[in-house]
Parts: sequence; structure tokens; C-alpha cells
Amino acid sequence: MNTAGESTQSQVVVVMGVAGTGKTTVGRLLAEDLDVPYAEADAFHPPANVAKMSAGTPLDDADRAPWLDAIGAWAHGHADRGGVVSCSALKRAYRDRLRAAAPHLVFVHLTGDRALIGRRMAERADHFMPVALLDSQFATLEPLQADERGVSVSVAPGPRAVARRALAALRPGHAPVPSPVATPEATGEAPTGAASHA
Ligand SMILES: Nc1ncnc2c1ncn2[C@@H]1O[C@H](COP(=O)(O)OP(=O)(O)OP(=O)(O)O)[C@@H](O)[C@H]1O
Ligand SMILES: O=C(O)[C@H](O)[C@@H](O)[C@H](O)[C@H](O)CO
Repeated sequence: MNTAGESTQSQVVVVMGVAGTGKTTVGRLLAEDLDVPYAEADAFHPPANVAKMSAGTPLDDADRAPWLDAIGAWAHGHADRGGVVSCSALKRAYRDRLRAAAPHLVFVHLTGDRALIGRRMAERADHFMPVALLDSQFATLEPLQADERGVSVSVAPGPRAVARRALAALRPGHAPVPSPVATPEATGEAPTGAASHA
């Protein structure tokens, strides 16, 4: 990925994916490794959004609009210094909205199957997001498209391995086409989109 050959250090990375996929856990590790600030998507939600999700109702586009704009503003403000921000960014249109505010964003899509994510969510304590909303998260999810800068990384391994694989995939010069020694199966990452092929 990294078509522009930029250093990952000065990029703003959006860690995306459905609820419970590990955005917070992996995002913090990525920010530490890159030595850049981390921001948590849930901190940008208006209280009404949190109340709605807590009550078991999925957010709609209108609910997400101000939240996406707040995250976009954060990303824009960190364009020079770099940063990592979690954001489910489930739809292409949501990512377009983020990119409108901060054009050079790069996405790390954390992927896992519903059963695995559901188990992890069920085991997670102290979080408002009910497992019952996971089906709607998967139904809403539109994976990265070929023209979007980003990579896809499986969350099957532990958090450190996921962060390591994400960093490797983000690095300039990352193998555009998986080689026999570094297939997506072997690395746990699935290149998605033009950027991951650069
Ligand atoms: N790679 C992993 N291996 C095992 N457990 C993980 C992994 N990543 C995250 N977890 C655990 O899964 C749960 C969900 O992770 P986390 O809260 O980071 O997800 P999230 O995507 O930020 O969720 P949300 O969108 O709902 O805020 C946590 O209990 C976390 O410790
Ligand atoms: O777009 C959305 O539906 C929301 O942003 C959710 O993804 C939650 O914020 C988060 O996942 C819960 O922790």
C-alpha cells in the first residue's frame, strides 16, 4: 500500500470495521508503534447516539453524519503530525465523508467472522454496545473498494500480531502481490484496493 510512498508516521490511519472487531485494542497499539496520537471513535458520538445504541437500535446515516464530521475534523487536524483514529466507517459513503475532510487518510479494515467477533463482544465487560447490534453492523458493512487507500487485516491472531501485520501492510514498498512466502493466508492480511497493491 502507500501508493504515494509516504511514511506511515505522518499519515492519519483510520482503523475501521464492525463493532467489537478490535479497533480500540489494535488502534492503540498502532499509535504506540507509530508514536502518534490515538483517538477513540466512541468519544466523538453525541450522547444521543450512545443512548440509541445502548437501547439496541442501530444508528442510521443521519445519526452518523455529525460523528463522522467530528472524526474527519480530528483527522484533518492531525494531517501534519499523523495519528490513528478508530471509526467503524462501515459504508463507502462514510469513508468518502471522512476523506472529504482529510483527503490522505489510509484505512486499516479489521476483519473477522461474526462468530468470533460475537464471542469477543460477549466477553467484553463495560461497553455500551450490545452484541445484538452485530448483525446490523455486518449488514451495513461495505468493505474497502479497489480505489480506496487501505489494507485489510484478519483479527484471528492476537492483538500484537494484528498490529504488526497492519504496520507491515502499511509500510511503503509492501509487496503489491502476495508472494509464495507471504500469502494473505500466511500473513493474515488481505490486501484490498489500489493502495494495498502499491
Ligand atoms: N486480536 C484480538 N484477539 C483477541 N481478542 C481481541 C483482539 N482484538 C480485540 N480483542 C478483544 O475483543 C474485544 C473487542 O475489542 P475492542 O473493544 O478493541 O473492539 P472495537 O472494535 O473497538 O469495539 P467497538 O467498535 O464496539 O468500540 C475486547 O474485549 C478486546 O480485548
Ligand atoms: O457506526 C456505528 O454503528 C457505530 O459507530 C458503532 O460502530 C459504534 O460506535 C461502536 O462500534 C460501538 O462501540
